[in-house]
Amino acid sequence: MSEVSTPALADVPPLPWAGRHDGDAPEHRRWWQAVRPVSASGLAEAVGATAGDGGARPAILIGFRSDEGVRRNKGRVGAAEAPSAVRAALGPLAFHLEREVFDAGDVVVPLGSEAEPGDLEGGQERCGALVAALLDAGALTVTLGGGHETAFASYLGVADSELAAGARVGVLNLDAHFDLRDEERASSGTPFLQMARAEAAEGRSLEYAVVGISRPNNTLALFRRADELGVRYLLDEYATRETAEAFVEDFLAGLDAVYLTIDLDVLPAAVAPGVSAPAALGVPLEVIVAVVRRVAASGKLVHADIAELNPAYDVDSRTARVAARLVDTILG
Ligand SMILES: N=CN[C@@H](CCC(=O)O)C(=O)O
Ligand SMILES: [Mn+2]
Ligand SMILES: [Mn+2]
Repeated sequence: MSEVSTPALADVPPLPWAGRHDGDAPEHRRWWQAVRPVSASGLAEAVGATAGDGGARPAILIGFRSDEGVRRNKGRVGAAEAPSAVRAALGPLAFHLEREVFDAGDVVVPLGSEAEPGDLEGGQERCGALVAALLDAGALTVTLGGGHETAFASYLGVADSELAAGARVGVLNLDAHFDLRDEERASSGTPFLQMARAEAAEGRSLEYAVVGISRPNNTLALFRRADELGVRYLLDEYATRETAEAFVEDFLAGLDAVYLTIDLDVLPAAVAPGVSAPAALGVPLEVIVAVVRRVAASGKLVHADIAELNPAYDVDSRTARVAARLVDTILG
């Protein structure tokens, strides 16, 4: 287990959590009482003390406050507010997990403009360095996005960590979109092509699978690129619990480790209205939960993220509640 290096710090330290208080005894415990906000200086020590003690790996939440990628992709911005919305939805939930959970705070990407783009790339590198350091310290890391540009930050972290060395690592995306756009600048629509190119530069090919692809929301050019890259995908209209679980099992069978990324627009718009691009059809939440549970139970999950929540378009925190439920499932 290595030390968390000094450069791997969040930009903003974690705030205290809040929620309903039924008492201080263990049977009353909710997320807000269980999560330990840890400032950068205490992170290495806190994770090191709980990792490797024979129990489940400690989990660390990292916020990635970014919608610069969404802006560049012509979407509706607001996802930078998502990490605090997910924490607010998680706080009151009953805590049944058998692992320690820490909050490391947020990496912040400034929102720019066409004339002066924000430094998304710098934020992705800072977040990636933080994820890599925490993975190497023995944690299960979960990044709360952010637009889906969060995924490239996650990739940088996983690819730079010790556990990627020599291992067959795959990326499982739950998403209505391939996000394989070929653009001059990185955005929320480009992360998986960026990953494919980074892997190719290392003489490897990206193991990438997507559950929930919407045919009308991806052009023929994107389907062709997916085919060229050997991407496996399951269309939203065929994603039942049975087909999705079989698809995921098959993908996991060829891997040593998996990074799971959830773009909330994979869900029906009624379930997840608070996203940049709501889905007309979407994959039922029950199916997504079943898939997440499978991945979590596989023992191969090394890192996860949840992206594209936009609180400005949410209805009664519906999407934030779904995101919170999925984080609970990932760690459960
Ligand atoms: N993050 C990706 N978003 C989708 C947006 C599609 C749309 O706006 O309709 C994409 O680029 O394909
Ligand atoms: Mn996406
Ligand atoms: Mn999407």
